[in-house]
Amino acid sequence: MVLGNEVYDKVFRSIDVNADKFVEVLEEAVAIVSISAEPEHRDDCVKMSHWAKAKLESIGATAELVDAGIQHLHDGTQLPLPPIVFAQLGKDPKKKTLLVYGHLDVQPAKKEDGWNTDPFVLTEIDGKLFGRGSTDDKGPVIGWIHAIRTLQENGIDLPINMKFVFECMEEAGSEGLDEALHNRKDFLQDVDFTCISDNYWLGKKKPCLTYGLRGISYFFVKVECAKQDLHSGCYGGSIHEALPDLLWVLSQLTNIDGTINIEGLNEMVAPVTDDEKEIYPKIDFCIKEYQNDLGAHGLTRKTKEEILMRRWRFPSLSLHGVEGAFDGPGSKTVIPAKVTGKFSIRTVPNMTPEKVDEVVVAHLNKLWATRGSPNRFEVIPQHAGRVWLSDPNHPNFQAGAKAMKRVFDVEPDLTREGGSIPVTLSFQELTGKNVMLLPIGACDDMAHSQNEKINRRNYIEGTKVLAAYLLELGEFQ
Ligand SMILES: C[C@H](N)C(=O)N[C@@H](Cc1c[nH]cn1)C(=O)O
Ligand SMILES: [Zn+2]
Ligand SMILES: [Zn+2]
Repeated sequence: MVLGNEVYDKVFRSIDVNADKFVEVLEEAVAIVSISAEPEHRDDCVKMSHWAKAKLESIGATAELVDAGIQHLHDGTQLPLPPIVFAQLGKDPKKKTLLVYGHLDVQPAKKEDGWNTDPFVLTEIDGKLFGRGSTDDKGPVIGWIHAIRTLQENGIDLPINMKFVFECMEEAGSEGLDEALHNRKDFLQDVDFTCISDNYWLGKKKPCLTYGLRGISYFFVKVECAKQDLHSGCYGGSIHEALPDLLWVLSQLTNIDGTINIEGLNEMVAPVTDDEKEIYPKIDFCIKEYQNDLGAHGLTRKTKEEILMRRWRFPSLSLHGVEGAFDGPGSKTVIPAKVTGKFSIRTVPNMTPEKVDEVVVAHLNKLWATRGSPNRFEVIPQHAGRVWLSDPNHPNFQAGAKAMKRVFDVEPDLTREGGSIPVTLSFQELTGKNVMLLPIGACDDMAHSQNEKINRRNYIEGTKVLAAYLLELGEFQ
């Protein structure tokens, strides 16, 4: 059924009228410290799953909390994973079914990391809503709820059935999710389209739709030199220290231009095709502005095409930190006994987690053998997420593009994303249907970083896009 413009206008007006209330709901969600990577916040993750279930029930969905199993931590402890929210709204056999996925967990954040405001108190400054999870991914998840509520409050029948999967472990590799989905194949059986709002626009003004994600393979490298930390004055010079060993290994994994120095890794990367090369020049992206916005001292490549390809379709390796090394203020004179380096590789077609683990472990062990250190050395693959590519010519993307045009009066760019959402390929494989990423946040939202925010405009106009997309999907019945 083709809906007139007046229906969309009514919905958009209603979202504007309720904007302050929508911000208050985001404030409530941000206040729940659902950091999935920190075991001490596991109860908050559970609380967040319950919170989302109640919100889904408030719009008439039937929701359940699905057990995700047990997490086995590296120190030997076991911890129940937070439950996954499965929900369903509408079961009309004449309608198509949309699956929406989002995550309720967040990255760690502390005020002393350099935040200007408390990360868990949503704070509005100059139209920016600062708070951990505001853009990644609590804002977009709540956007879906408000989009549906607005249609209901305006007496507009949802033209599709909806299913929801909201998890609380995405930022820690989506542990337990694939297994839960495999155990509940029936839940995904009748899904016709999937939409995920969990990434960001390429710029600050122009919206985009996203058809690709890099995968991720995360590693720990442990070096141990003694049974406990040592006084550097008493023992320095007499033993082989763990931290220089670790830094020596880590420093050799990449070149100055960001290419990866791991034997067998770059050979897995699919060659760039001529068709692909034609896509990049048309994309609206300015590398000068990109560099300025980041305050970066330089970029690894000179052209827009090369930089986009570095972000989207070549692998990258990032060092994240060293556990066990002294990192406080002041000058402590200690030799750390055990240090664990943490790094991840963003992967691209045709890299697979199994093959990446194999070549990384083999390369690091080979490198270590040339060091000549007597210390204990171990490489431990952690979680992995697979690469995903979709078909951007599918009607699902056409519905997304029409919705964005209605709200922003511009055709969205088609982009790939350098980040990872581990479950995306699983949804595509398990449903056999199209998956689309529909971001609402801007490129400068600083997800995972200090002062994460979502612009009030993106949050509210984004809610309109989600509502319009639901209506546009109804046209493909
Ligand atoms: C793109 C998405 N919003 C996101 O931030 N994903 C994370 C997923 C992840 C995997 N391991 C840890 N986090 C990311 O890309 O880092
Ligand atoms: Zn996310
Ligand atoms: Zn994230």
